[in-house]
Amino acid sequence: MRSVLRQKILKPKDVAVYSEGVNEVISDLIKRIHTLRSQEDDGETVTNVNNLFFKYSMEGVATILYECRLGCLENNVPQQTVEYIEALELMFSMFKTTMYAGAIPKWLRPLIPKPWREFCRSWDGLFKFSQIHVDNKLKAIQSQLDQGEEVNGGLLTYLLVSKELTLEEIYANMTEMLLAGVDTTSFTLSWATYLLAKHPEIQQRVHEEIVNKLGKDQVPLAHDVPKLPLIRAVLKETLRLYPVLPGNGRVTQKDLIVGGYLIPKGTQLALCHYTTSYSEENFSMANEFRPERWLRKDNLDRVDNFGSIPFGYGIRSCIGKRIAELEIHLHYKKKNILNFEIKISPKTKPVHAKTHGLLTPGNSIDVRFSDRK
Ligand code: HEM
Repeated sequence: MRSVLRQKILKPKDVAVYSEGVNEVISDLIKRIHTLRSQEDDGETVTNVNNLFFKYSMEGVATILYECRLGCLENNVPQQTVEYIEALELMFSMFKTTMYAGAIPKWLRPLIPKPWREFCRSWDGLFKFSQIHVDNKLKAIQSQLDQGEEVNGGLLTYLLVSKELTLEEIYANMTEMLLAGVDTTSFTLSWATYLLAKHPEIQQRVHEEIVNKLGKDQVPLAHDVPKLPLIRAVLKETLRLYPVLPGNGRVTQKDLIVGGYLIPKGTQLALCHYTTSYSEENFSMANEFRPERWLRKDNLDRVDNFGSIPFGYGIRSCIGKRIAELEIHLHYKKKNILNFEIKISPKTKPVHAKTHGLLTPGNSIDVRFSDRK
């Protein structure tokens, strides 16, 4: 099932076709920043920037997955979308508290019914959300076909027309991708914003890279990304310091010998890439935010690529990696978020990471978006 999806979104060029849609969402993000900061006394601050990035990520991923806009970033969010966002936020928070319910043995469920009931309710809500959008697309395709029109579109259109997956499988995969694609991207954007605000000299260099490498007023597209190595390095370094999924796991499929130890087939292994990300063996000056280490200038900047694997590795690695990269890379381009000078608001206390499944900012990140001179 995964292979059908992978072949459509595995490589940067596969997702490049979504650049224009993502750029429209970025324009709305910028408008939203203008609106939010104008409501503050200093005319610059956006409080709890993660709320904003949550809506951006949700709108971005919906544009790609469902090929439609939800209106998350509008001043007056459509009522139906408000309900979706509330339902989704509730689902996400309930999912976090009930994610262990799956481990409750069947015989115990009638005795302690609440966790299992809420677990099912949260998933039902998520499925319903996806189902509405998949069904809408299906109806639109059907009406195009009825009128003898040619059907073109993105991922969902392809899945519905090609019939390589059943409708049930499409509902399930769209649900899972939406769940996996919103918080992960928004937390990463929040951390990256925090780090750039804390390191104005790096922010200035990223801005200069954009101004020097992209023509004036150019609308950035995915094929511009390779010209901007520092932006890619900022994302890698952000995910090294704050990997949204700080750990991962695998069950060995055969006997393995690692470092002289025998690990028998069927052993459950827990991998903590948060720890390897901070190991001096893998990264010199590991506690510091140094995006340039990924540009491989000299020995000091040597990196161990397996020391930081924020998207996982191998056959079950993150299927949405290229989508997340597109959403994050493009939002830094000229005429986008770095049209502002990003500064930490005095209201923001030092932000430490906390984990409840995902690695999240421990308190609100309030950011000042000043006009760049
Ligand atoms: C910065 C953003 C993101 C990060 C850091 C991230 C990280 C991860 C990680 C670590 C895994 C587990 C990989 C493994 O076990 O090897 C994963 C799986 C997954 N991710 Fe992401 N992810 C991000 C964004 C997204 C987006 C935008 C989507 C969808 C549009 C997505 C969809 C998925 C799915 C469906 C899986 C399960 C893959 C499978 O089991 O085959 N992710 N992600």
